[in-house]
Amino acid sequence: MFLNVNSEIGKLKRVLLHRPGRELERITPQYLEELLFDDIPWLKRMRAEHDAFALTMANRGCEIYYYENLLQEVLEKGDLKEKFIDDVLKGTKLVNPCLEQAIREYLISLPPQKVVKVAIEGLHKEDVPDLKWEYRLVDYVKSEYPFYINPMPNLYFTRDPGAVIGNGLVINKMKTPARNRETMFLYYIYKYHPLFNQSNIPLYYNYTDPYSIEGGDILVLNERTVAIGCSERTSAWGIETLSERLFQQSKIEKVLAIQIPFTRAYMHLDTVFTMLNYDQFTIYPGVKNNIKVYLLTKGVNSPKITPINSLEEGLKKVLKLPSVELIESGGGTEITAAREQWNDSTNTLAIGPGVVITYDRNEYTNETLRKRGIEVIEIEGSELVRGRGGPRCMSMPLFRENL
Ligand SMILES: NC(=O)NCCC[C@H](N)C(=O)O
Repeated sequence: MFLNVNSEIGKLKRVLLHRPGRELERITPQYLEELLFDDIPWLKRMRAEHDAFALTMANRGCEIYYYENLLQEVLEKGDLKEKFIDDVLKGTKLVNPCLEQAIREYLISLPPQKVVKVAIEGLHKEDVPDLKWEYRLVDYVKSEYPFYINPMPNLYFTRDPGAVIGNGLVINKMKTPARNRETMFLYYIYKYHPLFNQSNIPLYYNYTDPYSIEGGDILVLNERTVAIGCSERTSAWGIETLSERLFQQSKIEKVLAIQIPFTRAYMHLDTVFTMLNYDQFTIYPGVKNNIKVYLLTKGVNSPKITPINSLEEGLKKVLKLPSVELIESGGGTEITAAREQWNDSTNTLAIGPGVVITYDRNEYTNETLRKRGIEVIEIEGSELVRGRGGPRCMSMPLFRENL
């Protein structure tokens, strides 16, 4: 089996990453919001930080896969380059078909490796100053927009476009257009890369589905249970649709829907809540009293929905534990907790039971976790954090050892 994820905390053996590239250098203050960024990272240091993150996992016995390499391998084999180019172009804002055709021809002239680079880094008008096409009114009116193809600065948050549940895959429908191409990439890898397409992997959700759902909201609690955040990004219908399919097609019997406030600072469940150990979790105290929990189980025509009194009660129930420990991030002060949450203190990545990777900047939270017996491996993230995501957001586990 190439994919196997039956928990949040089993020893991490395979992970999908993306090493930040030139796409990050294409963010300018004007387009921050559209590209879902709050600041502009310094790429050189960001890459060094990301390499150190990858090395931390590799040193603990985890194989690292990169989006860019897998996609290149897909395009190098088979006859997929033109189809891929068409799919990239479908998601752009190009409205003049003559311009689209000129760009299509330009991309077709490139080797597969370069096509993948352009698909990730975007196509800036300055990249192709000699491009010629028949100008229409729209080209004059929209002339100030700098990109023919937008860059994908969020690709290094590999958690969000997909999730492995058991031996199957979920390819998400992203909430915003800024991240749609990421899921298309994952679909190509799933459908055409030999590591994926030779083992009959079930696909429980696809990016062509209508309701948004993002991977930062999906937590595999155990072999039979998934927690899904209902958030700014993940819709109630998305949760219900995925739950129904999981009940029918996988070993999953319970979905714990966890509703968090719909705001930018906590765009996904994993920005405020992650699993650390068999019975230990970390939570941002600022949302603790603002969470609603529902248990979804198999129903007659649609999932049965049971409201649950508290997160703690829900976790105990689905994990069949007498007690669970919810460790508050931020070391006990409101201001520290809020500051560190903004810098992803709660976005821990477990690489084994009770062993997590976190950013070193979140000193109070890290200290608290250590006091509760967690092994905390710190990485630097001064540049990585500027995209609003931490170690969990930056990783898509493909294979974890079963507990
Ligand atoms: N799981 C996560 O919380 N991912 C972080 C995504 C950050 C990215 N800039 C976004 O807004 O989508």
